[in-house]
Amino acid sequence: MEYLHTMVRVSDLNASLDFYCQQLGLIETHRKESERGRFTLVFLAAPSQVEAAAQTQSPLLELTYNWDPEAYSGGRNFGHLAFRVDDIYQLCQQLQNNGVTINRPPRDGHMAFVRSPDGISIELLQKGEPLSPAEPWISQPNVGEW
Ligand SMILES: C[C@@H](O)C(=O)SC[C@H](NC(=O)CC[C@H](N)C(=O)O)C(=O)NCC(=O)O
Ligand code: NI
Repeated sequence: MEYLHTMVRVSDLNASLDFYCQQLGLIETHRKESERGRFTLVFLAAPSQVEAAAQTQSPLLELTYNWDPEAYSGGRNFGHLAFRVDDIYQLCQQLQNNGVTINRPPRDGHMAFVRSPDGISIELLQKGEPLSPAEPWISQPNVGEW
C-alpha cells in the first residue's frame, strides 16, 4: 500500500489556488473537469515532489470544486495538512501581508498554523526542526512580535 493524496473540497477554486499555489507555493500537476459530474479536480504537489508525483501518480493534495455551491462544515475528526517549509518566519510574514490569518504564530521558530480560505488548518514546520509533539499553546493570531 502507498499513501496517495488528501482530498479537500473547496468553495472558491480561484481563492484556493491563490492560497495553495501563489501563497504556499504548491504546483498544479494536473486537473480533471467533469461536465456530467459538475466538478473540477485540481491536483497539487510541492515543488520538490512534482517529478515524483508525476511518476507515481500521487500528488499530495486533491482539491475538489463542485460547480453547484455546497455548505462545507469541517468535522472535528479532520485535523490539518502539514508542510515543511524553508523559512517559517518569511512565509508567515508573506501570508499575513496577503491577508492570511496566522492562527498560531511561529514564535518558537518551529511550528505555525494558518487556515485555508475554507478554514482547513495548515501546519507549517520549519525545515531542520524535529517533528515533536506540539506543546499546548495560547496565542493571539497576528498579535505582537514573533
Ligand atoms: C480522482 C480521485 O482521486 C478521486 O478522488 S475521484 C472521487 C470522486 N470525486 C468526485 O466525484 C468529486 C465530486 C463529488 N461531488 C465530491 O464532492 O466528492 C468521489 O467519489 N467523491 C466522493 C468522495 O466522498 O470523495
Ligand atoms: Ni482522490
